[in-house]
Amino acid sequence: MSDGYVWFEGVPFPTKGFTPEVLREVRESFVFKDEDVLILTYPKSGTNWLIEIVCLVYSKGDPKRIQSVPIWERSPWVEAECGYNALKDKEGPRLISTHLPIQLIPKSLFNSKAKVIYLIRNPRDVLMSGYFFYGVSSFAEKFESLEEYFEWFIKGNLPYGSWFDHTHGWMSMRGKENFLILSYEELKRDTRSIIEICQFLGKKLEPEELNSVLKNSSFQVMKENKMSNYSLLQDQCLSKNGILLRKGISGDWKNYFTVTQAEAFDKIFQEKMADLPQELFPWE
Ligand SMILES: Nc1ncnc2c1ncn2[C@@H]1O[C@H](COP(=O)(O)OS(=O)(=O)O)[C@@H](OP(=O)(O)O)[C@H]1O
Repeated sequence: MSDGYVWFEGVPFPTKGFTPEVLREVRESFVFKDEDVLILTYPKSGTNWLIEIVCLVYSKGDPKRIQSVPIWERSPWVEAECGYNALKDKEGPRLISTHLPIQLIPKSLFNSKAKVIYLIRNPRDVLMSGYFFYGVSSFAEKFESLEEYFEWFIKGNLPYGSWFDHTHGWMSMRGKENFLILSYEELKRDTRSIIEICQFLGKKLEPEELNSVLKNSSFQVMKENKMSNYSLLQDQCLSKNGILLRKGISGDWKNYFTVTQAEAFDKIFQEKMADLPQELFPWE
């Protein structure tokens, strides 16, 4: 186990804002309500994009709230100390985010009807997104090169541990009525995923409202919205050049992986994920 993380039950967490005590309390004591909505992802999978979309679906495309309340307050991270404190006594339905692996999620989730939206992204793009993000963050262990970081990704020596374990764990929930699985790639491709989100949340939007959701959750609009682009937290968690909204595209990994890395990744992916249906991974 490396010193560059906070560890809880064998899973590494960022060194800022997380403690084993709070992580234990969250798992044992946080109570999900039936009317909560949980945004669930492995880091760098498009979490903030999904939060923005869900906020806009609830406001029927009206951007007032996304322009006035920071995204981390609209959907706090339950496992982070400040998120837990903000959420635990909050009245009414809550929008909640998490990157927790299934074994660390509050136990109450499994006895509630809270709606869970799980967003998956091609792990090769997750890897590259994390490479650029963690490389300039002040809360994750520093790596020397893409080669080293690639090894760490495969081993799970990164915040929240292994993508492969995380995905396996949560995919065991597929088919449950309150569990919607979406992919970053399909979300980029067309509007069908947004319609699925509306249906899942029981919200009916007019075409112009749907257009407004699309427009206001676009990469460009989010990048310019200081309530969504994390520029307000720049000093706390990123260096001068650190950005959350980097490129926002699918397949960027092809610009960075060597042929050897691409082949090695394919092999590992096939070995580790062979037991799951391939339609769960809708990227080429
Ligand atoms: N609106 C929109 N459209 C498309 N893509 C978007 C959007 N918003 C965020 N992103 C991209 O999501 C990546 C960051 O993922 P997360 O939000 O999960 O990051 S974090 O784990 O919460 O830090 C990161 O991906 P990369 O650009 O590949 O690094 C963001 O650019």
